Amino acid sequence: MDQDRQKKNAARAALNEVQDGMVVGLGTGSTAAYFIQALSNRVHEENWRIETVATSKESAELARSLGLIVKDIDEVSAIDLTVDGADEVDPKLNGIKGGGAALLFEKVVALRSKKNVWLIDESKLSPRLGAFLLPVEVIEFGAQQVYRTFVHMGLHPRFRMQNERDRKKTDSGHNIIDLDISAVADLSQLAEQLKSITGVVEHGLFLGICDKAIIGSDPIKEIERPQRQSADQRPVPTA
Ligand SMILES: O=C(CO)[C@H](O)[C@H](O)COP(=O)(O)O
Repeated sequence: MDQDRQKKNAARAALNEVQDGMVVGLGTGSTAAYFIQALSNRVHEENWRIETVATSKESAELARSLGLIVKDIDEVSAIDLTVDGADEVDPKLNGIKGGGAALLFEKVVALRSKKNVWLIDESKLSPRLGAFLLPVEVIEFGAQQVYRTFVHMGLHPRFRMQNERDRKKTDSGHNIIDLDISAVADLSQLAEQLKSITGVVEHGLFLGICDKAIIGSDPIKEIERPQRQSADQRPVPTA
């Protein structure tokens, strides 16, 4: 089954996770867009009272255009469920995200969600993370210096480009540097190292965050984390 069909299948299956009255986090990307469409259909068919929180301007606009209520993250007291796509997922449900440059808001929303479900097609499953380049969001000021640090770390950095001349800008106005982490043995250590570099805002390693992956193959497959971490057990910065 082609990738797009699998994305749509997974998006439909994710509706089983949603209940009337929930606050739902909306991911970013083509798969998340299929979910937003499916959710809007269900909300209108069933007359549900659902509020959503979006992880990008793009997803907020899509959701609003489809008649969903989109709140600012600081307007809600809790996020019951977030449904998002991913770029690469290992058997323990660790993943790489940020192919759509929305990793910062995606991680902020995910870490504040009671449950995180990722929708993927089979091609995104990988025995070990690193086939996909790791997106890292950096502030524009001194971005070239941070780039040099990544060169010294042997991570073969490259700036994500919007076009031939301009660097890609995230919704927060930051740059993205994509890193080759295929030779990195300890990803938790790398995650810590990246966070310790001044100028780095966030990275696309989502370790221990996803609770369930829905793979849109025929038949649909689901991988669940055996022990779910509740939102307040996750490694979030203290308020
Ligand atoms: O992390 C993301 C955006 O920052 C996306 O979830 C990821 O890139 C998957 O995208 P798609 O569903 O289009 O394959």
